[in-house]
Amino acid sequence: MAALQILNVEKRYKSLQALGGVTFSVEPGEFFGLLGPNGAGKTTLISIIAGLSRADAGTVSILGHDVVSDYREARSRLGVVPQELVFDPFFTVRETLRMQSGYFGLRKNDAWIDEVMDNLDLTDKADTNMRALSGGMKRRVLVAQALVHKPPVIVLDEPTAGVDVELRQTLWKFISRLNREGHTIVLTTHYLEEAQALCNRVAMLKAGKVVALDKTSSLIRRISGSQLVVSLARGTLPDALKPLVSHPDELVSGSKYTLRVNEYSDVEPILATLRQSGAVIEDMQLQQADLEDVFIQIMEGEK
Ligand SMILES: Nc1ncnc2c1ncn2[C@@H]1O[C@H](COP(=O)(O)OP(=O)(O)OP(=O)(O)O)[C@@H](O)[C@H]1O
Repeated sequence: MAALQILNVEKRYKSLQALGGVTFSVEPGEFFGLLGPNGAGKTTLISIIAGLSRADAGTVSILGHDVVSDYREARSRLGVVPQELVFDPFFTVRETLRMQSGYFGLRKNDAWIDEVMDNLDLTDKADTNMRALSGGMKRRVLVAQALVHKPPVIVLDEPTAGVDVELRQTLWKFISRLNREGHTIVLTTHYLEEAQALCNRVAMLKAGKVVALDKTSSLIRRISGSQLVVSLARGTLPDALKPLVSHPDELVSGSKYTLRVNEYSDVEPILATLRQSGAVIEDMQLQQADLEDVFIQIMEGEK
């Protein structure tokens, strides 16, 4: 049974189609990335998964429980870390986490609450009022809140937006541990390096539609091949090579070009063309394309 199944989900805000028939499923134990530019519909989809918003059509289920008709069962299996920080300022961190446990009918939950606080470096702040915490600390509490009931499926909506390196590392260490222990993780992030390092599979959303759905490694291999990055000390890129440029703004901005190559044998003719044009190479490296290159290609609709 899928940890998360999304079937033909549609959502419209007046004339705007925010989700135009989204379908994918996430298997138990996966670390799954939901990627897309601003406005692609990621948060809308997460609100529907969390039962905070209703789809106009389609269904979502968590471990076989429909998020509308079987809301309580679905919700008890799900932990959501939302993007926005909303708290009751009068409670301490520990009180906030105890109350959240209460929502799920858990009374003697202090051992797990202590463990979660410890893993998120929150122990020192256990008795501090929420209003006295910094933004980064509040974000840690938001993560802790989503985990108090040890949900098998954990959804994180841009948990590292604007947070410092230390929190990112703390968070990923803990989330990766939970994933190793069998929890399913669904992550949205704009940090594609982070997604590439953590997610074994990703879906890319564009204007409310899934435009790519595959293993991270297959996407990188299938779409981009390798890249030859050349910096020119003299001359400009000959016209014959311009179709190979991966990032169109490089044609405007300068002397460094990222050229797509499918095979190593493509490199030789590129160098010959450059030599014949009189260009002088200052620096050159062959690199594997990364998820960001794939993302740019897909979002520009080049494929
Ligand atoms: N309550 C709402 N009323 C009207 N339009 C909305 C509402 N919520 C979202 N939208 C619109 O729906 C589209 C999808 O928004 P959504 O927040 O789901 O995107 P997102 O992929 O999460 O973007 P971001 O990366 O910026 O968080 C956007 O065009 C947004 O303006």
